[in-house]
Amino acid sequence: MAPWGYEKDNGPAHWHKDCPIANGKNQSPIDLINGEVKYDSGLKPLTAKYVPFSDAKFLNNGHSVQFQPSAGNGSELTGGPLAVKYNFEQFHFHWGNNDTEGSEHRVDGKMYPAELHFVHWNSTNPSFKDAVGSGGPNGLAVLGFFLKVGAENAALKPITDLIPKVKDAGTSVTVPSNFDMQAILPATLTDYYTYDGSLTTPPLAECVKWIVFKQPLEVSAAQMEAFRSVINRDGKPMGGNYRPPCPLHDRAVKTSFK
Ligand SMILES: NS(=O)(=O)c1cccc(F)c1F
Ligand SMILES: [Zn+2]
Repeated sequence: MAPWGYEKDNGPAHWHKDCPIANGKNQSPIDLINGEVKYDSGLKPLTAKYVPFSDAKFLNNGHSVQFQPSAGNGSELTGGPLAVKYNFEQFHFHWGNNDTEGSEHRVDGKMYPAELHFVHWNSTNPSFKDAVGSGGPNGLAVLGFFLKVGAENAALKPITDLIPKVKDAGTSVTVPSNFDMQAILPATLTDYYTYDGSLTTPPLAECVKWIVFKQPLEVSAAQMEAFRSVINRDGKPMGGNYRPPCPLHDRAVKTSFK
């Protein structure tokens, strides 16, 4: 099989051949159906403490554009449904070719134009890779933020301004050390959905505590167009790099809000 992607010949319907867990019972993303979620008053806000990275890259890996530090620097996530501290690993995006599609998670069937994932790994593991393979839903904690078109996102502008430099698959650029990742996050990380799931790309490991925020972030139309100019490994627009929703099976989706 050609390397996995999102085209007709290598897209989500093919992934099960290399990753049989694709048909597992804890797959992501899902459709977050408000009539079926359950409020949990024990779900407190998340706390993200992000320290500016001195040497991080912004890269086009052929299926997303990704902010990737060369090493950890003490940036971490705690609180909410998490029992321990999680180390920041990377953030990346999923988006569509028009404003009616692009997000991975959906809310009552509605897709947003894009979705931003902050990936963290359980610090009781020696590395990110070990956390992915650690078995069970506590290996990774991924924060999901929906993006909708509106005002320019000043915190994301240093990143979206770099997109033209990573237009082609396999290219990367150094991110200025004064990039303030913390500024991307809302001041308080309170209202979210949380459930046990998987990576949404191969290897699709069922190792993720998903935390998807109810309130979308805004980006400008120009910032959305920047994403839509990115090219994938086949020289086609990367837009559409989202997996459709997977069956919930007997999982519960909890909310920190009523
Ligand atoms: N789309 S995703 O957030 O599930 C994801 C994708 C690749 C590697 C990861 F660690 C990861 F979390
Ligand atoms: Zn993702």
